[in-house]
Amino acid sequence: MSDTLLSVQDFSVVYDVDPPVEAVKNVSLELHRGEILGLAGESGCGKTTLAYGVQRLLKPPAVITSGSVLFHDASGDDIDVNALDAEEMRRFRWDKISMVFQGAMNALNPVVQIGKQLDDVFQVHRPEMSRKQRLAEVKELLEIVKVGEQRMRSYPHELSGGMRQRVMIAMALALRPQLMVMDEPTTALDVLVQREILRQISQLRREFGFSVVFITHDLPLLLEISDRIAIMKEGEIVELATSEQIWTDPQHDYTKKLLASFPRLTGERGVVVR
Ligand SMILES: Nc1ncnc2c1ncn2[C@@H]1O[C@H](COP(=O)(O)OP(=O)(O)OP(=O)(O)O)[C@@H](O)[C@H]1O
Repeated sequence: MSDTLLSVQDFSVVYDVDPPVEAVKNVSLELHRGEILGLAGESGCGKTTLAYGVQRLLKPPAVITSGSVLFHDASGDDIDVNALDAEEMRRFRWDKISMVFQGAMNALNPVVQIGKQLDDVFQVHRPEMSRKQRLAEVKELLEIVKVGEQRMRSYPHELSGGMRQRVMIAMALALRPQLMVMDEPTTALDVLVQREILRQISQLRREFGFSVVFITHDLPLLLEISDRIAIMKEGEIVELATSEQIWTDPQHDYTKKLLASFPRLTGERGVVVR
């Protein structure tokens, strides 16, 4: 099995408005299997467009103007993401990739118990599973994300924000994806809860071996959780290196500027959650 999970080559996205916005410009990168890759850069630099674009989740006026995306499946197959038709793409997204986005916890259905919402994921995507198997999986998932199976019959409003976000992570884990894309997944949570969830994500990927693309403008947080960090500026990746290198020996002026813009980085480095 190759060490690379995803190869992105010369990927560009333009928003076809007047005047056109070149949101992602000729980005190439390789995502390693099992790594957490942080995507950093200030608001509007193109992080979300890049992450959604490689999954072909963008809608008009977004246009992918160049590039290829290859997914090196655990089975050994190489999947050319651009060549998939709509149905194949839908299945690919559910089976191989999952997403946790900012405020995802508010996407839970307020009138359905959380155990049932998890159960629905299996019912739809794993119709061959028996009711008993589904129940066992739901309980296990709730344990894995430390919500606890006893909460299975809770409604979303009966849980804290942190717990609801964990339920969303359980949902993202359900089909055992090889890649999890997290777009500001903990931004709405207080710092302690955020740290606890990040620690868990880090442990889970070690246990299950999936890769994570973690998007945030919070560089200090990325330095703690990521194996490598890509720094984006105006649609381009200006630097991609290990967290250690970014922290101790940043090369690009923009990376230095970003690091300097976080005052808490001027002291000792925080507790590393990895
Ligand atoms: N639907 C759209 N139409 C036109 N321009 C857009 C659209 N969506 C995004 N853009 C522009 O594309 C650029 C990249 O936006 P994107 O949301 O990818 O950045 P980002 O780094 O994820 O920002 P944030 O951290 O604020 O989410 C920005 O200049 C933005 O204004």
